[in-house]
Amino acid sequence: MTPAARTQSAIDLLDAIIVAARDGGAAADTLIARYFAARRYAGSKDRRAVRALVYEAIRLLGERPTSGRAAMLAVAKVRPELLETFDGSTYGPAPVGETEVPALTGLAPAWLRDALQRSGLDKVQMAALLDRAPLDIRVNTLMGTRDDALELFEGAETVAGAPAALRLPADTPVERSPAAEGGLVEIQDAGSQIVTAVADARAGQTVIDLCAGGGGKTLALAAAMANDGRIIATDTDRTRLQRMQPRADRAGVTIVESRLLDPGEEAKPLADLKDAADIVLIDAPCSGTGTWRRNPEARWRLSSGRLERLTTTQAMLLDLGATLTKPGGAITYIVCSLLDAEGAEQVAAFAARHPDWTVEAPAVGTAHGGGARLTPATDGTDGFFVARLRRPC
Ligand SMILES: C[S@@+](CC[C@H](N)C(=O)[O-])C[C@H]1O[C@@H](n2cnc3c(N)ncnc32)[C@H](O)[C@@H]1O
Repeated sequence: MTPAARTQSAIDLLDAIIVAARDGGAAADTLIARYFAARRYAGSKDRRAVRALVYEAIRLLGERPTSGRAAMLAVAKVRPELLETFDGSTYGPAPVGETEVPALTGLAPAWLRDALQRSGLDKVQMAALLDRAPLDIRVNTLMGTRDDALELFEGAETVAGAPAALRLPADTPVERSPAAEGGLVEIQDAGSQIVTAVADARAGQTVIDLCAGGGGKTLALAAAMANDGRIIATDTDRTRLQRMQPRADRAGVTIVESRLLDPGEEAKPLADLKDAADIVLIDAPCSGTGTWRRNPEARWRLSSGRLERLTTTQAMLLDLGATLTKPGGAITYIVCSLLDAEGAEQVAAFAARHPDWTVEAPAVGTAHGGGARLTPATDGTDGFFVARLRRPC
Protein backbone atom coordinates (compact mmCIF):
# COMPACT_ATOMS: atom_id res chain seq x y z
CA MET A 1 0.00 0.00 0.00
CA THR A 2 1.18 3.54 -0.68
CA PRO A 3 1.31 5.98 2.25
CA ALA A 4 -1.76 7.69 0.76
CA ALA A 5 -3.65 4.37 0.61
CA ARG A 6 -2.78 3.74 4.26
CA THR A 7 -4.23 7.13 5.21
CA GLN A 8 -7.41 6.37 3.23
CA SER A 9 -7.71 2.96 4.95
CA ALA A 10 -7.39 4.66 8.34
CA ILE A 11 -10.13 7.12 7.30
CA ASP A 12 -12.44 4.26 6.20
CA LEU A 13 -11.83 2.38 9.44
CA LEU A 14 -12.38 5.47 11.56
CA ASP A 15 -15.72 6.05 9.78
CA ALA A 16 -16.79 2.52 10.80
CA ILE A 17 -15.48 2.99 14.37
CA ILE A 18 -17.36 6.30 14.74
CA VAL A 19 -20.66 4.68 13.70
CA ALA A 20 -20.06 1.67 15.98
CA ALA A 21 -19.24 3.95 18.92
CA ARG A 22 -22.42 5.97 18.32
CA ASP A 23 -24.68 2.92 17.92
CA GLY A 24 -23.11 0.56 20.50
CA GLY A 25 -21.56 -1.62 17.74
CA ALA A 26 -18.36 -3.66 17.63
CA ALA A 27 -15.11 -2.54 19.26
CA ALA A 28 -12.39 -0.83 17.21
CA ASP A 29 -10.10 -3.88 17.44
CA THR A 30 -12.85 -6.13 16.04
CA LEU A 31 -13.58 -3.73 13.19
CA ILE A 32 -9.88 -3.51 12.31
CA ALA A 33 -9.57 -7.32 12.32
CA ARG A 34 -12.66 -7.64 10.06
CA TYR A 35 -11.39 -4.94 7.71
CA PHE A 36 -8.10 -6.71 7.09
CA ALA A 37 -9.69 -10.17 6.92
CA ALA A 38 -11.49 -8.83 3.83
CA ARG A 39 -8.28 -7.30 2.41
CA ARG A 40 -5.74 -10.08 2.30
CA TYR A 41 -3.55 -8.02 -0.05
CA ALA A 42 -2.52 -5.77 2.85
CA GLY A 43 0.79 -6.94 4.29
CA SER A 44 1.68 -6.99 7.96
CA LYS A 45 3.59 -3.68 7.72
CA ASP A 46 0.56 -2.02 6.14
CA ARG A 47 -1.74 -3.43 8.80
CA ARG A 48 0.50 -2.21 11.59
CA ALA A 49 0.83 1.24 10.02
CA VAL A 50 -2.93 1.65 9.45
CA ARG A 51 -3.74 0.42 12.95
CA ALA A 52 -1.21 2.87 14.41
CA LEU A 53 -2.82 5.74 12.47
CA VAL A 54 -6.30 4.75 13.65
CA TYR A 55 -5.27 4.59 17.31
CA GLU A 56 -3.28 7.81 17.04
CA ALA A 57 -6.50 9.52 15.94
CA ILE A 58 -8.59 7.88 18.67
CA ARG A 59 -6.13 8.89 21.40
CA LEU A 60 -5.90 12.44 20.10
CA LEU A 61 -9.65 13.10 19.99
CA GLY A 62 -11.66 13.19 23.20
CA GLU A 63 -15.00 13.74 21.45
CA ARG A 64 -16.38 11.39 18.84
CA PRO A 65 -15.49 13.15 15.55
CA THR A 66 -17.99 13.69 12.74
CA SER A 67 -15.96 11.69 10.21
CA GLY A 68 -12.82 9.63 9.74
CA ARG A 69 -11.49 12.31 7.43
CA ALA A 70 -11.90 15.06 10.05
CA ALA A 71 -10.15 12.75 12.53
CA MET A 72 -7.17 12.13 10.23
CA LEU A 73 -6.93 15.83 9.45
CA ALA A 74 -6.54 16.40 13.21
CA VAL A 75 -3.65 13.91 13.23
CA ALA A 76 -2.16 15.71 10.22
CA LYS A 77 -2.33 18.98 12.15
CA VAL A 78 0.10 17.64 14.77
CA ARG A 79 2.10 15.65 12.16
CA PRO A 80 2.12 17.88 9.06
CA GLU A 81 4.03 15.31 6.94
CA LEU A 82 0.77 13.33 6.83
CA LEU A 83 -0.84 16.15 4.83
CA GLU A 84 1.23 15.05 1.82
CA THR A 85 -0.75 11.80 1.72
CA PHE A 86 -3.95 13.75 0.98
CA ASP A 87 -2.83 13.72 -2.65
CA GLY A 88 -5.89 12.68 -4.63
CA SER A 89 -4.09 9.57 -5.95
CA THR A 90 -6.15 6.52 -6.98
CA TYR A 91 -6.33 4.91 -3.52
CA GLY A 92 -5.53 7.99 -1.47
CA PRO A 93 -7.71 10.70 0.09
CA ALA A 94 -8.75 13.78 -1.87
CA PRO A 95 -6.63 16.91 -1.39
CA VAL A 96 -7.54 19.04 1.62
CA GLY A 97 -10.14 21.70 0.81
CA GLU A 98 -9.61 25.26 1.99
CA THR A 99 -12.68 25.23 4.23
CA GLU A 100 -12.16 21.78 5.71
CA VAL A 101 -11.94 21.70 9.52
CA PRO A 102 -10.02 19.03 11.48
CA ALA A 103 -11.76 17.41 14.45
CA LEU A 104 -11.12 19.00 17.87
CA THR A 105 -8.39 17.37 19.94
CA GLY A 106 -8.76 16.79 23.68
CA LEU A 107 -8.87 14.30 26.54
CA ALA A 108 -12.62 13.68 26.69
CA PRO A 109 -15.94 15.46 26.14
CA ALA A 110 -16.28 18.48 28.45
CA TRP A 111 -19.02 16.93 30.63
CA LEU A 112 -16.84 13.88 31.23
CA ARG A 113 -13.70 15.91 31.98
CA ASP A 114 -15.71 17.92 34.50
CA ALA A 115 -17.05 14.73 36.11
CA LEU A 116 -13.51 13.32 36.43
CA GLN A 117 -12.32 16.58 37.95
CA ARG A 118 -15.23 16.55 40.43
CA SER A 119 -14.17 12.97 41.26
CA GLY A 120 -10.80 14.34 42.44
CA LEU A 121 -8.54 13.70 39.44
CA ASP A 122 -5.98 16.40 38.72
CA LYS A 123 -4.59 17.22 35.26
CA VAL A 124 -1.63 14.83 35.58
CA GLN A 125 -3.88 11.95 36.64
CA MET A 126 -6.29 12.69 33.80
CA ALA A 127 -3.54 12.85 31.17
CA ALA A 128 -2.12 9.52 32.41
CA LEU A 129 -5.45 7.84 31.63
CA LEU A 130 -4.29 7.84 28.01
CA ASP A 131 -0.72 6.61 28.60
CA ARG A 132 0.43 3.37 26.97
CA ALA A 133 -0.63 0.42 29.13
CA PRO A 134 2.04 -2.09 30.19
CA LEU A 135 1.72 -5.82 29.48
CA ASP A 136 1.00 -7.62 32.75
CA ILE A 137 0.40 -11.29 33.40
CA ARG A 138 -0.92 -13.20 36.40
CA VAL A 139 0.94 -16.32 37.37
CA ASN A 140 -1.50 -19.10 38.17
CA THR A 141 -0.25 -20.39 41.51
CA LEU A 142 -2.21 -23.63 40.96
CA MET A 143 0.33 -24.47 38.22
CA GLY A 144 3.59 -23.00 39.48
CA THR A 145 5.32 -20.09 41.18
CA ARG A 146 6.10 -16.57 40.05
CA ASP A 147 9.77 -17.54 39.99
CA ASP A 148 8.94 -20.37 37.55
CA ALA A 149 7.32 -17.84 35.22
CA LEU A 150 10.08 -15.23 35.73
CA GLU A 151 12.53 -17.64 34.14
CA LEU A 152 10.31 -18.17 31.10
CA PHE A 153 9.86 -14.54 30.03
CA GLU A 154 12.86 -12.43 29.09
CA GLY A 155 12.77 -8.97 30.67
CA ALA A 156 9.96 -9.86 33.10
CA GLU A 157 9.75 -7.76 36.25
CA THR A 158 7.78 -8.18 39.45
CA VAL A 159 5.08 -5.62 40.37
CA ALA A 160 4.88 -4.13 43.87
CA GLY A 161 1.68 -5.04 45.71
CA ALA A 162 0.68 -7.77 43.25
CA PRO A 163 2.43 -10.99 44.32
CA ALA A 164 1.31 -13.05 41.32
CA ALA A 165 1.97 -10.36 38.70
CA LEU A 166 4.80 -9.97 36.21
CA ARG A 167 5.27 -7.00 33.89
CA LEU A 168 6.64 -7.97 30.48
CA PRO A 169 8.21 -6.07 27.58
CA ALA A 170 5.36 -4.74 25.41
CA ASP A 171 5.86 -7.03 22.42
CA THR A 172 6.14 -10.33 24.34
CA PRO A 173 4.00 -12.94 22.51
CA VAL A 174 2.33 -14.17 25.72
CA GLU A 175 -0.75 -15.82 24.22
CA ARG A 176 1.28 -18.11 21.96
CA SER A 177 3.72 -19.06 24.73
CA PRO A 178 3.76 -22.59 26.20
CA ALA A 179 3.28 -20.98 29.64
CA ALA A 180 -0.07 -19.49 28.57
CA GLU A 181 -1.16 -22.55 26.61
CA GLY A 182 -0.36 -24.72 29.62
CA GLY A 183 -2.30 -22.49 32.05
CA LEU A 184 0.68 -21.16 34.04
CA VAL A 185 0.02 -17.54 33.06
CA GLU A 186 -2.87 -15.35 31.90
CA ILE A 187 -2.78 -11.77 30.67
CA GLN A 188 -4.25 -9.60 33.44
CA ASP A 189 -3.49 -6.03 34.49
CA ALA A 190 -1.73 -5.87 37.87
CA GLY A 191 -4.45 -3.48 39.09
CA SER A 192 -7.08 -6.08 38.31
CA GLN A 193 -5.14 -8.57 40.42
CA ILE A 194 -4.77 -6.10 43.30
CA VAL A 195 -8.49 -5.29 43.49
CA THR A 196 -9.48 -8.97 43.23
CA ALA A 197 -7.21 -9.73 46.20
CA VAL A 198 -9.26 -7.26 48.27
CA ALA A 199 -11.96 -9.97 48.37
CA ASP A 200 -9.52 -12.07 50.44
CA ALA A 201 -10.99 -15.34 49.12
CA ARG A 202 -9.87 -18.43 51.06
CA ALA A 203 -9.92 -22.19 50.56
CA GLY A 204 -13.25 -23.82 51.37
CA GLN A 205 -15.39 -20.70 50.94
CA THR A 206 -18.47 -20.13 48.80
CA VAL A 207 -17.86 -17.25 46.43
CA ILE A 208 -20.26 -15.69 43.93
CA ASP A 209 -18.64 -13.79 41.08
CA LEU A 210 -21.71 -11.91 39.93
CA CYS A 211 -20.29 -10.25 36.78
CA ALA A 212 -17.77 -12.90 35.85
CA GLY A 213 -17.52 -12.16 32.11
CA GLY A 214 -14.85 -14.40 30.59
CA GLY A 215 -13.56 -15.29 34.04
CA GLY A 216 -10.43 -13.16 34.46
CA LYS A 217 -11.15 -12.49 38.14
CA THR A 218 -12.90 -15.86 38.67
CA LEU A 219 -9.67 -17.68 37.90
CA ALA A 220 -7.69 -15.38 40.20
CA LEU A 221 -10.21 -16.12 42.97
CA ALA A 222 -9.90 -19.87 42.33
CA ALA A 223 -6.11 -19.66 42.64
CA ALA A 224 -6.42 -17.68 45.91
CA MET A 225 -8.74 -20.46 47.16
CA ALA A 226 -6.19 -23.14 46.14
CA ASN A 227 -8.98 -24.61 43.97
CA ASP A 228 -10.86 -25.63 47.12
CA GLY A 229 -14.43 -24.46 47.77
CA ARG A 230 -17.13 -23.30 45.41
CA ILE A 231 -17.31 -20.42 42.94
CA ILE A 232 -20.57 -19.58 41.21
CA ALA A 233 -19.72 -17.41 38.20
CA THR A 234 -22.62 -15.52 36.65
CA ASP A 235 -23.11 -13.01 33.86
CA THR A 236 -25.84 -11.85 31.48
CA ASP A 237 -23.56 -12.31 28.45
CA ARG A 238 -23.60 -15.90 27.22
CA THR A 239 -20.65 -15.46 24.83
CA ARG A 240 -18.37 -14.07 27.54
CA LEU A 241 -19.42 -16.72 30.04
CA GLN A 242 -18.73 -19.47 27.50
CA ARG A 243 -15.12 -18.33 27.21
CA MET A 244 -14.53 -19.25 30.83
CA GLN A 245 -14.60 -23.06 30.73
CA PRO A 246 -11.64 -23.58 28.36
CA ARG A 247 -9.63 -21.06 30.39
CA ALA A 248 -10.57 -22.85 33.62
CA ASP A 249 -9.58 -26.21 32.08
CA ARG A 250 -6.19 -24.82 31.06
CA ALA A 251 -5.70 -23.30 34.52
CA GLY A 252 -6.56 -26.54 36.34
CA VAL A 253 -9.57 -24.90 38.02
CA THR A 254 -12.38 -27.31 38.87
CA ILE A 255 -14.45 -25.40 41.47
CA VAL A 256 -16.33 -23.04 39.14
CA GLU A 257 -19.92 -23.50 38.02
CA SER A 258 -21.36 -20.88 35.68
CA ARG A 259 -24.91 -19.59 35.51
CA LEU A 260 -26.36 -17.37 32.81
CA LEU A 261 -28.55 -14.53 34.12
CA ASP A 262 -31.43 -12.84 32.33
CA PRO A 263 -31.18 -9.03 32.36
CA GLY A 264 -33.92 -7.77 34.69
CA GLU A 265 -34.37 -11.24 36.24
CA GLU A 266 -30.89 -11.67 37.69
CA ALA A 267 -32.10 -12.93 41.09
CA LYS A 268 -34.12 -15.87 39.72
CA PRO A 269 -31.38 -18.43 38.98
CA LEU A 270 -29.69 -17.49 42.26
CA ALA A 271 -32.65 -18.17 44.57
CA ASP A 272 -30.89 -21.21 46.11
CA LEU A 273 -27.93 -19.02 47.10
CA LYS A 274 -29.78 -16.55 49.32
CA ASP A 275 -27.61 -15.76 52.41
CA ALA A 276 -25.09 -18.37 51.20
CA ALA A 277 -21.93 -16.58 50.08
CA ASP A 278 -18.86 -15.83 52.16
CA ILE A 279 -17.88 -13.43 49.39
CA VAL A 280 -19.81 -11.78 46.57
CA LEU A 281 -17.52 -10.19 44.01
CA ILE A 282 -19.23 -7.54 41.90
CA ASP A 283 -16.94 -6.48 39.06
CA ALA A 284 -19.72 -4.29 37.78
CA PRO A 285 -20.38 -3.16 34.21
CA CYS A 286 -19.05 0.41 34.11
CA SER A 287 -17.97 3.29 31.89
CA GLY A 288 -14.38 2.00 31.80
CA THR A 289 -12.80 5.43 32.38
CA GLY A 290 -9.93 3.61 34.12
CA THR A 291 -9.10 1.54 31.03
CA TRP A 292 -8.77 4.24 28.38
CA ARG A 293 -5.08 3.26 28.05
CA ARG A 294 -6.20 -0.02 26.47
CA ASN A 295 -9.50 1.10 25.10
CA PRO A 296 -9.34 4.82 24.23
CA GLU A 297 -12.40 4.62 22.01
CA ALA A 298 -14.54 4.14 25.18
CA ARG A 299 -14.48 7.97 25.38
CA TRP A 300 -16.46 8.05 22.11
CA ARG A 301 -19.06 5.62 23.45
CA LEU A 302 -19.96 7.17 26.76
CA SER A 303 -22.90 9.56 27.12
CA SER A 304 -24.52 10.91 30.27
CA GLY A 305 -27.56 8.71 29.49
CA ARG A 306 -25.41 5.58 29.25
CA LEU A 307 -23.64 6.48 32.49
CA GLU A 308 -27.01 6.81 34.21
CA ARG A 309 -28.09 3.36 32.97
CA LEU A 310 -24.80 1.90 34.24
CA THR A 311 -25.15 3.41 37.70
CA THR A 312 -28.71 2.05 37.95
CA THR A 313 -27.43 -1.46 37.11
CA GLN A 314 -24.55 -1.11 39.59
CA ALA A 315 -26.94 -0.20 42.43
CA MET A 316 -29.23 -3.11 41.49
CA LEU A 317 -26.27 -5.54 41.50
CA LEU A 318 -25.11 -4.28 44.90
CA ASP A 319 -28.58 -4.89 46.36
CA LEU A 320 -28.73 -8.33 44.74
CA GLY A 321 -25.28 -9.09 46.16
CA ALA A 322 -26.53 -8.12 49.62
CA THR A 323 -29.26 -10.81 49.45
CA LEU A 324 -26.65 -13.46 48.51
CA THR A 325 -24.13 -12.62 51.26
CA LYS A 326 -24.28 -14.64 54.44
CA PRO A 327 -24.16 -12.97 57.86
CA GLY A 328 -20.53 -11.94 58.46
CA GLY A 329 -19.74 -12.25 54.74
CA ALA A 330 -18.73 -9.40 52.46
CA ILE A 331 -19.28 -7.88 49.04
CA THR A 332 -16.23 -6.68 47.15
CA TYR A 333 -17.39 -4.04 44.71
CA ILE A 334 -15.09 -3.16 41.81
CA VAL A 335 -15.36 -0.79 38.86
CA CYS A 336 -12.62 0.02 36.34
CA SER A 337 -13.78 3.61 36.45
CA LEU A 338 -12.62 6.67 38.35
CA LEU A 339 -15.96 8.47 38.28
CA ASP A 340 -17.39 8.93 41.77
CA ALA A 341 -20.88 8.27 40.38
CA GLU A 342 -19.79 4.64 39.86
CA GLY A 343 -17.58 4.32 42.95
CA ALA A 344 -17.73 6.51 46.05
CA GLU A 345 -21.36 7.55 45.44
CA GLN A 346 -22.48 3.93 44.93
CA VAL A 347 -20.89 2.96 48.25
CA ALA A 348 -22.49 5.93 50.08
CA ALA A 349 -25.90 5.09 48.58
CA PHE A 350 -25.53 1.39 49.48
CA ALA A 351 -24.55 2.31 53.07
CA ALA A 352 -27.65 4.53 53.29
CA ARG A 353 -29.90 1.69 52.00
CA HIS A 354 -28.20 -0.89 54.28
CA PRO A 355 -27.28 1.01 57.45
CA ASP A 356 -26.40 -2.17 59.38
CA TRP A 357 -23.57 -3.06 56.92
CA THR A 358 -19.97 -1.89 57.51
CA VAL A 359 -17.90 -0.16 54.87
CA GLU A 360 -14.34 -1.50 55.26
CA ALA A 361 -11.44 0.50 53.80
CA PRO A 362 -9.26 -1.80 51.63
CA ALA A 363 -5.51 -1.52 52.29
CA VAL A 364 -4.58 -0.93 48.64
CA GLY A 365 -4.00 2.14 46.48
CA THR A 366 -5.26 5.46 47.83
CA ALA A 367 -8.24 5.69 50.19
CA HIS A 368 -11.17 7.33 48.42
CA GLY A 369 -14.86 7.64 49.25
CA GLY A 370 -15.18 4.64 51.58
CA GLY A 371 -13.11 2.49 49.24
CA ALA A 372 -9.74 2.73 47.52
CA ARG A 373 -8.59 3.89 44.16
CA LEU A 374 -5.79 2.81 41.83
CA THR A 375 -4.80 5.14 39.00
CA PRO A 376 -2.34 4.88 36.09
CA ALA A 377 -0.45 7.97 37.36
CA THR A 378 -0.13 6.87 41.00
CA ASP A 379 -0.04 3.08 40.77
CA GLY A 380 1.04 2.35 37.18
CA THR A 381 -2.05 0.18 36.72
CA ASP A 382 -5.41 0.60 35.04
CA GLY A 383 -7.74 2.84 37.03
CA PHE A 384 -9.99 1.08 39.55
CA PHE A 385 -12.29 1.82 42.47
CA VAL A 386 -12.73 -1.00 44.99
CA ALA A 387 -14.74 -1.20 48.21
CA ARG A 388 -15.56 -3.94 50.72
CA LEU A 389 -18.98 -4.00 52.36
CA ARG A 390 -19.51 -6.39 55.27
CA ARG A 391 -22.85 -7.79 56.40
CA PRO A 392 -23.28 -7.91 60.17
CA CYS A 393 -23.08 -11.35 61.86
C1 LIG B 1 -16.18 -5.44 34.02
S1 LIG B 1 -16.94 -6.71 33.15
C2 LIG B 1 -16.47 -8.15 34.03
C3 LIG B 1 -15.08 -8.63 33.75
C4 LIG B 1 -14.73 -9.93 34.44
N1 LIG B 1 -15.09 -9.94 35.84
C5 LIG B 1 -13.25 -10.22 34.30
O1 LIG B 1 -12.49 -10.05 35.27
O2 LIG B 1 -12.85 -10.62 33.20
C6 LIG B 1 -18.61 -6.54 33.62
C7 LIG B 1 -19.49 -7.70 33.24
O3 LIG B 1 -20.80 -7.44 33.73
C8 LIG B 1 -21.70 -8.11 32.90
N2 LIG B 1 -23.05 -7.59 33.16
C9 LIG B 1 -23.68 -6.53 32.61
N3 LIG B 1 -24.92 -6.40 33.13
C10 LIG B 1 -25.06 -7.39 34.04
C11 LIG B 1 -26.12 -7.78 34.91
N4 LIG B 1 -27.27 -7.12 34.92
N5 LIG B 1 -25.93 -8.86 35.70
C12 LIG B 1 -24.75 -9.54 35.69
N6 LIG B 1 -23.72 -9.21 34.87
C13 LIG B 1 -23.87 -8.15 34.07
C14 LIG B 1 -21.15 -7.84 31.51
O4 LIG B 1 -21.64 -8.77 30.58
C15 LIG B 1 -19.65 -7.95 31.75
O5 LIG B 1 -19.18 -9.23 31.44
